[in-house]
Amino acid sequence: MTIPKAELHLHIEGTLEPELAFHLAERNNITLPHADIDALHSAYSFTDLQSFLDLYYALMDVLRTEADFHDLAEAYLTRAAAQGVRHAEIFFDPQAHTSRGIALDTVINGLTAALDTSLQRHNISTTLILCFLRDRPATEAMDTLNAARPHLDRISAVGLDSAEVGNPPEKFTEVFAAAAELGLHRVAHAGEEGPASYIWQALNLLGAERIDHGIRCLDDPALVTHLATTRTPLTVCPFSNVRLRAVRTLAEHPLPALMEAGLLVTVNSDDPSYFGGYVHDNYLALQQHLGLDHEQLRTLARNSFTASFLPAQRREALIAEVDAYTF
Ligand code: HPA
Ligand SMILES: [Zn+2]
Repeated sequence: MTIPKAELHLHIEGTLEPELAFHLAERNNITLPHADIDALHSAYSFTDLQSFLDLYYALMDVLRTEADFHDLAEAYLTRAAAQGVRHAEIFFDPQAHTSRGIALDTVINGLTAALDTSLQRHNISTTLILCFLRDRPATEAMDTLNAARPHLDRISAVGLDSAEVGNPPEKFTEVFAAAAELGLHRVAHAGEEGPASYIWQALNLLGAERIDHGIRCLDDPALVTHLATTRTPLTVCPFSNVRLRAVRTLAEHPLPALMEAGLLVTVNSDDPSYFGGYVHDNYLALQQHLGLDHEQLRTLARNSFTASFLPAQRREALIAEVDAYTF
């Protein structure tokens, strides 16, 4: 059994494995531009965030029906259970689907059909985080939030993702304020490729309660101090950072520096199908390449529940399981 953990930075569309992509393409009578599974695998060589996003959005074309979104989420939950995940706060990108004519109801009904049985089938509690695409207009984000209103009982938070540089958080101040009014939590990708100033904006203008990635905070010592004293969590994704070349190698990953600075660091998989591993694979790689010991891994697992939006009772119960875990 692997150590219990929460996954807080996971794009459900980024769990689409090549095998499932081909299966869904066939089911929906779509011809993919890749000859076979191996050819698709070899397309998974990225130079930066945008080069990944191009393939990530293109491959989503195979997701058409409620059954497709159900099967996608069910496949993720099955893998996550084997990785020790006991709670998942799952990002989804409504605009990536509505912009190609897929109804929001189709997306949410399909995903929730899998999430509804997750606790019984996989022992994983779940919630959804609705992400706005930051490279699209702020007005479209507001329309997306309004369209999601009938589903807010299934959504715990809003997030902000897609191409970061040139799309600062300040663009989304109004829609995040509206989300706060609706009682939603707020998180945002910031400081993945973008500068530390974007992290300040996410905190001060969007009211972000967690920062997704956030590794560039190390460029600004005052920001590091602020994140540490406010116990603002970072959802760090080591495999993602290396594959998208934000960090050169795992051995050079700044995670130990972030932990030493007293930050509430969590480890996550981001888009595991594209980046070479699921969440526990990331933990194991930190052990292997950065020499993290068992107690450091336990701290990361504990942090994942501390940083979650779980109700206090389940959060505390899961933290007790982490503390009792024997490696
Ligand atoms: O790592 C990411 N960054 C920004 N947008 C994304 N959309 C999916 N994954 C990512
Ligand atoms: Zn991400």
